[in-house]
Amino acid sequence: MKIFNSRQAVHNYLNELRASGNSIGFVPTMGALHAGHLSLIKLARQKSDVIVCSIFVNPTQFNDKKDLENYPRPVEDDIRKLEEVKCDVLFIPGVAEMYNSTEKWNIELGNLDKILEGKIRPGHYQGVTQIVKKLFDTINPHYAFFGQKDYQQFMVISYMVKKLRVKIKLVLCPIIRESDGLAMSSRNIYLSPPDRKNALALYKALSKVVELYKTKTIAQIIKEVNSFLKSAPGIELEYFEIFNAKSFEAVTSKRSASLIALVAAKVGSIRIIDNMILK
Ligand SMILES: Nc1ncnc2c1ncn2[C@@H]1O[C@H](COP(=O)(O)OP(=O)(O)OP(=O)(O)O)[C@@H](O)[C@H]1O
Ligand SMILES: CC(C)(CO)[C@@H](O)C(=O)[O-]
Ligand code: BAL
Repeated sequence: MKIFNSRQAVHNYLNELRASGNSIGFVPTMGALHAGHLSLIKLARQKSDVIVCSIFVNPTQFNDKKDLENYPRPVEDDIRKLEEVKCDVLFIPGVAEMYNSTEKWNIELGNLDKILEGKIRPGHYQGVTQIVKKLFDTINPHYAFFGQKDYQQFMVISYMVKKLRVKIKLVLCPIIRESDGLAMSSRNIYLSPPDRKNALALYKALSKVVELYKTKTIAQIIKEVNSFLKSAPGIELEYFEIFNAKSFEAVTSKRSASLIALVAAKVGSIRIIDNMILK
């Protein structure tokens, strides 16, 4: 695997590969890699000749300074994991390589950065789009792979790509879970053993939605699952919603063509999110 810290160097290297007919697949991450990230790399392999992963803990998307400071950075382990799945290129820049102190970013994102994650983490999606645009410009891939676990992020990036007419095909990849159902996440390592058990309530709630969906109305499902989550031990519920998965607006009936249930909660001091596509 080739490792680059410089934007210009990785850009030039990939441009040459692109010019000689290779397709480029890109997997942006913040590191602390787990099987969820590695599944993205494997899917990228199926679609592209050259796989590029980036690791960058992007300061502008953290609304909570402590969260940024505590974010895990096991770089040696990450490199080993990427070698194992035969990633071709790792781009791992420092903060000064990606940002200068004077730049500004403000992109209109419709309602997407005002609801759910956007509401709870003010500025988060401005930071995400700011860095993803820079990474896209640097890597210039044919495909970019994102996890369904961050479904709203996928919607936001899709919105930006359309708006700025970026010619990259975005691929949404399934959520990889632990054997008991908890969605894998880099922050899971910070869950204490009792919190790790309590965190399972999110997956249980989403499984309950799938079950209830067979016989109940949307209003009934929302009521029952909300009360399940509110009484789950050790969970501080932030939101539980059923949305149209395309328009990303709340639904009141099952008639929408596509539906997704989304949940976020604090478990101890750790925020976790999860979702399930219903149809
Ligand atoms: N369990 C998972 N299954 C599939 N993809 C995932 C999973 N977790 C994260 N991803 C995807 O990996 C990419 C990089 O995510 P990131 O580095 O933020 O990891 P994370 O585990 O989501 O960390 P965090 O704890 O910050 O939420 C994103 O596209 C994200 O959606
Ligand atoms: C897309 C991303 C790498 C941008 O920093 C990050 O938000 C993530 O890991 O999901
Ligand atoms: N996976 C989304 C990145 C974040 O939580 O900041």
